[in-house]
Amino acid sequence: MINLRDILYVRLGTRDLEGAQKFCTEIVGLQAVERTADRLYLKSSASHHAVCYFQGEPGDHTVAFDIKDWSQLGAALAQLQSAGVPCGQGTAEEAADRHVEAFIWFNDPTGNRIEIVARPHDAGKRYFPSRDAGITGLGHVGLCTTDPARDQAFWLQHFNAMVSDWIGPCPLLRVNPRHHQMALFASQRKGIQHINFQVAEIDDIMKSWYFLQSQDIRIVFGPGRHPTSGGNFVYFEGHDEVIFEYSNSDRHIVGDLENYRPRQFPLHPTSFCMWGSKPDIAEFRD
Ligand SMILES: O=C(O)c1cccc(O)c1O
Ligand SMILES: [Fe+2]
Repeated sequence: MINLRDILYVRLGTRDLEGAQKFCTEIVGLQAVERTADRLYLKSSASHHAVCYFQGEPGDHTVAFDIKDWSQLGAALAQLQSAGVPCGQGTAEEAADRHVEAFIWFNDPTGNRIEIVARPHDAGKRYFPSRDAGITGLGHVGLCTTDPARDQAFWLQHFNAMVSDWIGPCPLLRVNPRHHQMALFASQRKGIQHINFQVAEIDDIMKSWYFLQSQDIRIVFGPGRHPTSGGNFVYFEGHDEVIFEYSNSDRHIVGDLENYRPRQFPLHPTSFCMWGSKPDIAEFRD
């Protein structure tokens, strides 16, 4: 069993680092912390970065989690290797590029690249954005899966992942008390389906909704409220067509875990929004 602590960062390929920087700082409200010829690092909390864009293929996506006990990184690699999962150890150079002490990588059954990190670097500085979107940190990713049941079984077998709720066949998975750090959405492709940043309160959602409209940003869902996590949300289309979500889903699953049962919601718009907003997002349609 590999014990993960939380989602840590995402890595996204792009052919336009300049455009990514402009969108993420001026619209999303992330803080650019480092920029080289082929890298852009953006942060949303005290952690060194939440997003790294690299010069490469759009659609080349990685999601990283940090491991609870960093001394178990070698054991985690051994477990994945013996299970025949495509995996490997990151080099010192690759670890430096990620601002972590060490990491391993593997592919989930859909082919999504996942990294497991030991001792990620703290920035030593506060997050200080140029646009106040109310962001409190990276919340979760929606990850595409070509077979939700298969990939759910994979995550439950090898990791401390637990199902918080299902929408149709798609599980919302947690590795800590926060309702979910990852959601698997059925798709024909692999990659990140959306990137969620948590914001402090509903006012931040509504202020952003007006702001995004004033900037002619395409709103793809919301404002609304998820019956699953209880979060208020708004989704919009970003650089390279990657979807971003702001939400304030503060539901924690604590207490009598033995008797907790994930709730099954039908694959229907009302399961995504209890206010009646309809998603313009392929993976959220029934
Ligand atoms: O927060 C949620 O519960 C949620 C539900 C469906 C889809 C999402 O992206 C979510 O974040
Ligand atoms: Fe989400």
